[in-house]
Amino acid sequence: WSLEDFDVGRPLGKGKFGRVYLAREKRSGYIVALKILFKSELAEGRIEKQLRREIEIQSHLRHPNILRLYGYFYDAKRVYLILEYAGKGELYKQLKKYSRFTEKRSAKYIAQMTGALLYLHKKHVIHRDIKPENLLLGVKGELKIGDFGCPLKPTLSPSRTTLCGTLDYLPPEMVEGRDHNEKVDLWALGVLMYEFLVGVPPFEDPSSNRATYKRIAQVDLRIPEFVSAEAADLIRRLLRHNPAERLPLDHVLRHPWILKFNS
Ligand SMILES: CC(C)CCNC(=O)Cn1cc(-c2ccc3c(-c4nc5ccccc5[nH]4)n[nH]c3c2)cn1
Repeated sequence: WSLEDFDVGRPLGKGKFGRVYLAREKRSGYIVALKILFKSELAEGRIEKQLRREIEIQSHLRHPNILRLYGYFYDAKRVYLILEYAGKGELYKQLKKYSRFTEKRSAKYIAQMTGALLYLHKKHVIHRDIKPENLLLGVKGELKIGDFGCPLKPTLSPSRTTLCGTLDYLPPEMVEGRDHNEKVDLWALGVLMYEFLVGVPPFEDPSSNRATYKRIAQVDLRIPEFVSAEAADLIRRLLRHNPAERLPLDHVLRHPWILKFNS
């Protein structure tokens, strides 16, 4: 592939590094999202080898709820990623617009997210960076994990959003700098579910990061009255301090709250 193969259209948004454009492959007319990264940026971020690894992982993934990476190419100054175009854009913009989702809509998204995580875990890929900002919506409104994994271990840098993963989605074991495994994605699924239903993440403490860390480590969870008992039950089964006690993904798919809206 080369840039000449594409008609490049409007910017779609800014990814972590680089910008994404609507583009059409000239021969087929196929619409894609073309992400353009500057090698200079990558070099200073020392992430070119992470990028290569992410590209390696993502190019082998095929799942309806994981955004496809169709291919990539580069020229003297830039790297180009040919990504699937998600027809309904960024999920977090919907969340901001509606401030919170209905239980029906949340249950559909959580079921789709669970399916994608089951697929990833079977391939021994830990996502590590689940949050609304990384989720896109396909043309039929289906959820698509848009960003890939978190190449670097989330450094607990003081800023709200570490280089990888926002603070809000970190599980206790990561906040406490202990070892972690794929069960970090179960915790993040619980945080995501809470944020869909309530509109804000469960342990957010606008006063300081330290306060947020504390709330995470103590699992200081308060679920508002308007959240149904079944939904609250699933949230509590995922947001467990002990990773081994978190509800496994196949059990999430069989939870009454999920079955109620995904029959
Ligand atoms: C392989 C590895 C390096 C990671 C690959 N993933 C990324 O680079 C993460 N990423 C995905 C995007 C992205 C952003 C927006 C879109 C869109 C999209 N569709 C839209 C519809 C309406 C309004 C905005 C839209 N953005 N489709 N596909 C996208 C893909 C940006 N960064």
